[in-house]
Amino acid sequence: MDGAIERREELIVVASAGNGTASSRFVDRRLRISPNMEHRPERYDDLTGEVEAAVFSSLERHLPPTMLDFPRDAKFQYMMEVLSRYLPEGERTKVQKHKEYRKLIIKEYKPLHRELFSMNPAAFFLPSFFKAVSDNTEESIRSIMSEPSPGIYTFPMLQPSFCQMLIEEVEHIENTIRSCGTKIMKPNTMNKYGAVLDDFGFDAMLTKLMEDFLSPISKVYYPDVGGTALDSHHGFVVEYGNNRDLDLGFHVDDSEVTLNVCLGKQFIGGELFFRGVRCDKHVNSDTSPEEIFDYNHVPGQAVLHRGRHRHGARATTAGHRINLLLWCRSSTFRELKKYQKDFSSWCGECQREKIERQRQSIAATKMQTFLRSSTGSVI
Ligand SMILES: O=C(O)CCC(=O)C(=O)O
Ligand SMILES: [Fe+2]
Repeated sequence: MDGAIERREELIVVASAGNGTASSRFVDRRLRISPNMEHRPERYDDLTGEVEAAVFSSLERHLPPTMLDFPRDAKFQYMMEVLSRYLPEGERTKVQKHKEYRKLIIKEYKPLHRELFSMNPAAFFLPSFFKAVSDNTEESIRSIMSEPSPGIYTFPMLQPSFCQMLIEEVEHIENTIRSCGTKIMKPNTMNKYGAVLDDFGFDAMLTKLMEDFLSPISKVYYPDVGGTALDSHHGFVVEYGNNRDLDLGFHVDDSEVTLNVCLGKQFIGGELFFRGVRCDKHVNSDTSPEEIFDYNHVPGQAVLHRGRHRHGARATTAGHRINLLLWCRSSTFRELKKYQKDFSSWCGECQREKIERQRQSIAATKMQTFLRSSTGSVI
């Protein structure tokens, strides 16, 4: 069917780390050999990128004493500069390029709809969604959800006016970057068209979206993949149609929980196809018939699924489709996962193997019991 699965990774994101001016303010920029154990480092687990959050918290104790009380963004920026010297050449270039890109955005980009940048639930969300999440009970959340296939939830979410404004903002972003004679950075390694919203100042709004609106839902539906401990995100839009991407290959997301909402415009095609949840080891294993599910995008309607739920998007054969994606991650879940081998609570293949082991063990016990009763001897 869809060929080998590709694990998607977004381009390195240092977007939430400030504007890169911090380091020039320091006179003594040398790290200290001995850590200052009295200093309580900040938490960095909400920041996404190549380097683990714990590295920043440890390194912070080695900062020059004058820097210890600097704002977190300034410390992060400085540490990122230090660490980038140790990255392989390719990574260093990526970090540098991204820094320049961010500087350009800060200089040239003037938002069209400023009201999009701070969370305004009544203006962004449909009343049914807003109420269900504000009531914050399992019952209220379940009342607006459909589960057309196990682990995939769909629900009406966004106001048409919000979708329209966000589409206009994305067009404005594209025009701004184009007029600077440069290109928008790809939202991830597979989609070529769209933009990383976090790069354009949406970081705080999307953090609120995740914390206040998606976490309550993920706690109910995805506790097994870190849904109770989401702590960072990658937010972007993808675009399909003429002169853009047509379809999207079979893949898993670099997320624990993915929110995918269609913003519009008008289009034909673009259906999502799902093929069961898999851990790293089983990502290319066969699909069983009950795992096959296709979903038609509807503007304003959200789909929520585990990042490890294998999926892709069929060709958008006419019109223009724009979707908002929020890949939500949990650093705790990722850390714990390193020490685990069995993911039968969410991986379809681990589950199948476990059931098979149990079946064999029951069959062996039955055989022993039978032999014991028919021979009268202890085996
Ligand atoms: O085009 C779509 O709706 C799917 C996008 C997607 O799966 C992704 O960006 O991870
Ligand atoms: Fe995806």
